Amino acid sequence: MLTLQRFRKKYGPMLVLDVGDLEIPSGIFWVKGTNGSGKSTFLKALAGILSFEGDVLLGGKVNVKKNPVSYRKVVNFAAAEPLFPEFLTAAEMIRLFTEVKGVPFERADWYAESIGMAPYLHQPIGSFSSGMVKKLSLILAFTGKPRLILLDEPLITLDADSLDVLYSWMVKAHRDHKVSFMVSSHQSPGTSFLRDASEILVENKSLNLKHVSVANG
Ligand SMILES: Nc1ncnc2c1ncn2[C@@H]1O[C@H](COP(=O)(O)OP(=O)(O)OP(=O)(O)O)[C@@H](O)[C@H]1O
Repeated sequence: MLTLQRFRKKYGPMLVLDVGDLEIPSGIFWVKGTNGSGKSTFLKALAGILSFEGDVLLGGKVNVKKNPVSYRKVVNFAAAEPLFPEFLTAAEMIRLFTEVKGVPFERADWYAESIGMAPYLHQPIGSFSSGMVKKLSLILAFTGKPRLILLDEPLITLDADSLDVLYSWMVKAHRDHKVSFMVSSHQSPGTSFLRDASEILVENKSLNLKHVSVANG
């Protein structure tokens, strides 16, 4: 699904990731690692919003640097601490996003209804609680026709019911549309929905891929 070539990331002189060449197959990946290991850096680089050395290709063809528009149409990202213009309503933000991506708005309505955001769609984002901002970022991440969804710490600030909704969206998108996921979190999913999840451990500036079996319940 993703090909990393000579992938390295430095902040000034500080080398944070030195991955080299790596093939990451399709699937659902839990991105793990200690504080400061580079999980957010990795996801932001894959999202095309952070510069890095080397190349990243989706499906062996679409290069984040050489084909940025095509790449971003199919790779969606939700930040750990999303920031949106406070004066826009959630509906206006979704409209902006769908117009830029060239995808229909209607599907976003379904996601909003599903996660309990429908009553707030026409309120300004500045009036939202942190959980509501998080839900908006997740709705945007699932909107369109993504092939890869990158979720940075999606579990924080979500209540238990919303977590189950998010897990069900992931399972459905993966099953019905073969969408792959990379999800950074310090928690394990704790659900049998995601028993096929694998793990990417960010450690010693490198990435270690392994399959994990998720406990039932
Ligand atoms: N904008 C930046 N400028 C300089 N250094 C940065 C910047 N962003 C991150 N870093 C550094 O890069 C390293 C990796 O940070 P990153 O945020 O990717 O870690 P993380 O694994 O997501 O951490 P956490 O689990 O605490 O969220 C850390 O040493 C951090 O201090």
